[in-house]
Amino acid sequence: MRKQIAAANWKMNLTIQQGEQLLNDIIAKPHHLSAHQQAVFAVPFPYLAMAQAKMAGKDNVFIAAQNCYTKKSGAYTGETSVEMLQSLGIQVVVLGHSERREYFNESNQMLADKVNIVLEYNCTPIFCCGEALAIREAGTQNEYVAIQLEESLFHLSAEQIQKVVIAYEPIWAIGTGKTASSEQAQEMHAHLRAVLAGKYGASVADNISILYGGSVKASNAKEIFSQPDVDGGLVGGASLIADEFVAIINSLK
Ligand SMILES: O=C[C@H](O)COP(=O)(O)O
Repeated sequence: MRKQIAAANWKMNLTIQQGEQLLNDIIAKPHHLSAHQQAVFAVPFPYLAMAQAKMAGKDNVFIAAQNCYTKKSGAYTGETSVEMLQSLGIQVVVLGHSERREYFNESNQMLADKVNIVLEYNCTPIFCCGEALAIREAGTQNEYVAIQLEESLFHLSAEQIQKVVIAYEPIWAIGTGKTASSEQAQEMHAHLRAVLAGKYGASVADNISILYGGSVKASNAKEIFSQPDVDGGLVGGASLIADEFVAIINSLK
């Protein structure tokens, strides 16, 4: 079975004290992760060591970075390399979130480089894709998202692509309270899997986890995650509330 993943994206929220308290609260609440399920916490860079230490030894729990740079090391003030992340024990990196694409001009080509370096260090990229409202209204979302995959991922081998987790996040549903319906999510996830199958074959595409992101919360997670091509979620706002995120973890199939 494909990995089913509940991934928290704290974005630029919380102090380290609040973040530590949130992790303590989540640990204290009953939740269960089977062998095919994972909980991931993408926390701000300054909190990675704290979060990594807090979750050390917990099965199927991973701390993730929200970004990394394309280069191995050098004179790139303010940037963070995958080697630095790895030296903290971090094995997962979120790449190409729509906020990074919009506010920091991350292009599909730059993301191809970031995917490459994350894989080079045997870490897992959670590669985000998704369309803006205008694209959805024009009805061209399928083509748009397929191009994001093609330009950032399709240079990978079949072996490499199976190490990538994809997160589909329609931008119009992020932080807006406007969730894609479970049918809309399933439709796009099935499309993404078909695009992957077209390039790599169905058995490879079947192995790739595709997460949904955009106003996932405790009250809608189970229905969204129950869709056959939805393998969990990348969660923003609701991941900052212990009860909400624990319920989301417990909604994984
Ligand atoms: O990375 C998470 C997504 O941007 C979703 O954020 P949200 O759950 O606040 O809508």
